Amino acid sequence: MRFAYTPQQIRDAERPLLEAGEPLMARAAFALYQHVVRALRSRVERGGRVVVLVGPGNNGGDALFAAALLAKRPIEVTVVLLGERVHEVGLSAVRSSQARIVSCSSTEITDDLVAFIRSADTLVDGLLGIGAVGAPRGNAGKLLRRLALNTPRASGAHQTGSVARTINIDRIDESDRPTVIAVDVPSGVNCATGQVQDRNSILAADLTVTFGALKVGLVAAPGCFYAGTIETVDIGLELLGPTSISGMGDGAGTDRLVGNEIPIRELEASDFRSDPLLRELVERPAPDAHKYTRGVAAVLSGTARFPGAGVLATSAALHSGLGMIRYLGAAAVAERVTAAMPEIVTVPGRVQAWTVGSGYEPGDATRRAVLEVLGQPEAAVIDAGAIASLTYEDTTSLHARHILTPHAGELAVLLTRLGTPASRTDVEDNLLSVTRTAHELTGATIVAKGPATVIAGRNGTYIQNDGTPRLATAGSGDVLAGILVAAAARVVAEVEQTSGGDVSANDHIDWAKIAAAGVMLHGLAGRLAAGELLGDSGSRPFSASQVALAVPGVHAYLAGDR
Ligand SMILES: NC(=O)C1=CN([C@@H]2O[C@H](COP(=O)(O)OP(=O)(O)OC[C@H]3O[C@@H](n4cnc5c(N)ncnc54)[C@H](OP(=O)(O)O)[C@@H]3O)[C@@H](O)[C@H]2O)[C@@H](O)CC1
Ligand SMILES: [K+]
Repeated sequence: MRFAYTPQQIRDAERPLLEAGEPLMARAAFALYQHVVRALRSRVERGGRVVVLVGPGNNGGDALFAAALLAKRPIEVTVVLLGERVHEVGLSAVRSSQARIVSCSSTEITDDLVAFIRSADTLVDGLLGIGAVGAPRGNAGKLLRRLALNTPRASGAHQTGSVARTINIDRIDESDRPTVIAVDVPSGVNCATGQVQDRNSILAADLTVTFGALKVGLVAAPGCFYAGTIETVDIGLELLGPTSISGMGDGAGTDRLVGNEIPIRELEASDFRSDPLLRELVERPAPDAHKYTRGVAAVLSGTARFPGAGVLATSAALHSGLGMIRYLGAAAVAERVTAAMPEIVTVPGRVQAWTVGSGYEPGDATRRAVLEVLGQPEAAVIDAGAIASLTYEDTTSLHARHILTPHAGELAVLLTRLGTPASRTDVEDNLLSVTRTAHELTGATIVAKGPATVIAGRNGTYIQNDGTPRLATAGSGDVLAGILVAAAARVVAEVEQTSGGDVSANDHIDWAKIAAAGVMLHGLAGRLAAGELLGDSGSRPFSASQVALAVPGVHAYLAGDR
């Protein structure tokens, strides 16, 4: 599990250490210096030119102390001062070194200066850190727009996810731009939300060296796409003081608080080995397992018009290792489903989780189907048309065991129906906060699909960024619904055994964590199907059907018996 914090949480953790005289900035600067040297040496064998951009605050201070260290080596270091103020002690350190200082606070930013900065081997971005408010202004903003180094690196490949990427900074073509290293965060990213106010005044990093802990802006979209590879440096902050959160359900005792807020979380591959419930999702069944202890899911998806949604959701659930999958949707779809997968059962019976809505169009018939599912005590995944069919009154029957999987447009419609009008763009620009709002207004677990999916539930918020842009393909959402319903059924089956069949135990499960696990399985299945997860074979296109087929490989990968 990785945790990401807001600037306020970081400041609260820094304060006692700073008051005790701990040299936090010196630690940060030394680690930054080491990373800059490493990046420079992966590009040029000796010498090399480093340009360090320095803003008005402590982020600039980090950069200045690192510049002074760099200038002790046979490296050409130029420090460019862009703020109205400068960290004075850091500047004195640079003044007593070999580094060259260019002050831009009052002069225009010339073409020559822009060309000089762009021609560096390594460019260090110490303009703005966790103290930034809004898009970079003044000379910093002007320079960033002129530099135009604002395209996310590695052709949009997400590099911030919880599983190591196959693309790394040594393999990026460096011919036409410097290697950009962000100090703490890329300047232009809102550290608390991941928002990027002006995509023209941002410096896209190859590497972000972040201090103390991850910042929310480094894991939430779109900020995460500008961070490149993230290195977290331990400067001694104690952010994870153990705190038990009463009434928070499964695993609550190990949750940790900062102040009164739970940090944003991101599941990692290792959680599927260390967390007992997540381990159940991917491990070999127990020797005495039978169909019902492994979980039974029911799929209500696909219509005569969109039969594929039913086939894909069912296939994804089937390949997730349950005891049984019941397809209980339209008869015309059932025929196709059983033709493709003879294991599927088409008669009603005992079920531990439902999915409804993939491929359904909003309307009365869909609403009847979703209300029937919501009337059951089991868990349910509510997808696509089923979300859009819910009226305001219907949402009062939602619980944490109901996992809603809207994309931005569907979330905008849901929020508007709940009395908080939002457009698709509002949702895309504020995904983190609007997803939490949707959870608070409904009580349901909300999986807001996007390049970095936000999962908001009763026990907190997760962001998962494990996939590949190639998952933006027709049918991908249907596969996710199938993976999620399988995860839900598996967990309900497990909890049934430990609670002696008490269905109210379902309400104590940390559903946000289970949904985040499903989202992660889906992301990794996409990566596996694309050839981006294992080895180094390069990235290739795939269909949604192949993502469903890749799920067993991801189970093996996560269970650790590759
Ligand atoms: N405390 C420590 O010892 C440690 C701190 N650490 C480091 O410090 C960083 C945080 O430093 P920080 O708090 O000084 O904030 P920082 O991001 O440098 O900028 C604030 C300045 O920017 C200005 N400004 C704001 N918005 C702006 C905009 N849009 N466009 C232009 N200017 C803008 C703002 O001006 P103001 O609005 O106040 O006039 C103010 O002058 C942190 O990220 C980490 O790198 C680590 O070394 C660990 C130890
Ligand atoms: K920065």
